[in-house]
Amino acid sequence: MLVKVAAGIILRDNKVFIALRKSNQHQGGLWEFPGGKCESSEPASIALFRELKEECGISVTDCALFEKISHDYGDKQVELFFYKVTGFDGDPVGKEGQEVRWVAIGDLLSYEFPEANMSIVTALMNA
Ligand SMILES: Nc1nc2c([nH]c(=O)n2[C@@H]2O[C@H](COP(=O)(O)OP(=O)(O)OP(=O)(O)O)[C@@H](O)[C@H]2O)c(=O)[nH]1
Ligand SMILES: [Mg+2]
Repeated sequence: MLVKVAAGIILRDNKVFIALRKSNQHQGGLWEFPGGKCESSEPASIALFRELKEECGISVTDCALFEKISHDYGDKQVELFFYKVTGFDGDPVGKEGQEVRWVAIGDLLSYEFPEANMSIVTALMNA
């Protein structure tokens, strides 16, 4: 099963907004950059806007593709489009009851992310 996913690295004042995946979700209990699956033939950028509105209540006004990562979890193959989100209207919250946090980029390694995120976390810290 191959799924295309759009995720937003929401940035403000050198901090990034992360969310905790619920225990019943794939890769549950790990932190993530909010986002979700693209609907059939939906471009990743459109999925990003839709998911960040649904999950965090923000309207993206400025974003750029940061990296595209393909990863095989064994039970699931994902193609992740990570976007840097530097402009948005509204204040992000956990609209689906998920735990959320603004964390300093330098502190990202204190949080456990899914394996597919490792190179992204490293790249952000070294940027
Ligand atoms: N949103 C998000 N998903 C990620 C990240 N890293 C990563 O491996 N994934 C994987 O990408 C897939 C995307 O899933 P999702 O669960 O957010 O999708 P969704 O919001 O449409 O979910 P739903 O099916 O629960 O409604 C999951 O298999 C998840 O494990 C990440 O940083 N953010
Ligand atoms: Mg999601």
